[in-house]
Amino acid sequence: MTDRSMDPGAAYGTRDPDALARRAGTRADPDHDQHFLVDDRVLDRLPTYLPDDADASHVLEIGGGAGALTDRLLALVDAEGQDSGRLTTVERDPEFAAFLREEFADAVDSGVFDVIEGDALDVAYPPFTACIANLPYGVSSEIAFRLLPERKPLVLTFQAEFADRMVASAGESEYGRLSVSAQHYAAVEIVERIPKEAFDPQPAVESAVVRCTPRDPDYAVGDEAFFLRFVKALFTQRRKTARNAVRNTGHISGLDDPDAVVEAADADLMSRRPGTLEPSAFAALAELAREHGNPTEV
Ligand SMILES: C[S@@+](CC[C@H](N)C(=O)[O-])C[C@H]1O[C@@H](n2cnc3c(N)ncnc32)[C@H](O)[C@@H]1O
Repeated sequence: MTDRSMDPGAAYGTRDPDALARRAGTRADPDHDQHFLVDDRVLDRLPTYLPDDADASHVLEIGGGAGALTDRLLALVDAEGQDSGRLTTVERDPEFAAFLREEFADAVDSGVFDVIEGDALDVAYPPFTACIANLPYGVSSEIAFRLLPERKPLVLTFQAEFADRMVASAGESEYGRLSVSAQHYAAVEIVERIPKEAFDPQPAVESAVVRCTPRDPDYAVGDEAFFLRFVKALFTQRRKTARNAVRNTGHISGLDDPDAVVEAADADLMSRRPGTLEPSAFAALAELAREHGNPTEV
């Protein structure tokens, strides 16, 4: 495992990340999800948010852009005197992809760094051990739900409002499908809030850094795809009781016989609203639904 106690940026410290961002950043286009982090303190902190026991031997970055975070991640995986790790950056913009290969040519030549040019929603990811990224917000949800099932440590920036929904607990107003689905795969926490001023060009909204530490849920789920579909279905009726939500959403969850599920379930549980049900309660209900509701593929 790579030693991460070193100063971020030390191994590649001859490069000034602000200067990098300025050099390539003149072409940054917010319409293409290009908001570069320019606050050194935030950039320095991002790699340190990996859980202490994380394996950083092959880090994945999504959206390298002008390379300010890439620089720090190379320092993380290629710590001087340590076993060398690897960094793979996915970048959709061909000009920035070429810029990254050129700027970090030594690391490319020594096999430490490679750039996958393409859409992070489509390309195959390498077998990464951790992912750290300042995500393109237009597709951050889709990317997060490509990454989370890999059950690897993740340190990702999101729009603050999205991050709040990821970490929300049952009963909170932000709690919903996103919270249950994300927390199914990982312990999810906001480790830092980032003001707009830390970016150039500035995004319209505040941001937050979310750490996802993989874990097995403390409940059993026999069919993960059905569980996630069932949660999605019930939250389409979040103002109804669970009883009515189950009855009304069989076409979404794929239940042929939702009434049988309602019959079999605990009456107190069914009188609660979906927004008050903990992930374990959703899981228990989903298992009951599989047993009694005759689920089919949708
Ligand atoms: C928010 S910027 C982050 C740039 C840099 N990592 C930083 O922190 O300053 C997002 C980057 O993702 C790239 N990008 C946007 N959509 C993408 C996609 N679908 N797949 C891969 N990269 C994408 C953009 O070109 C941009 O470089």
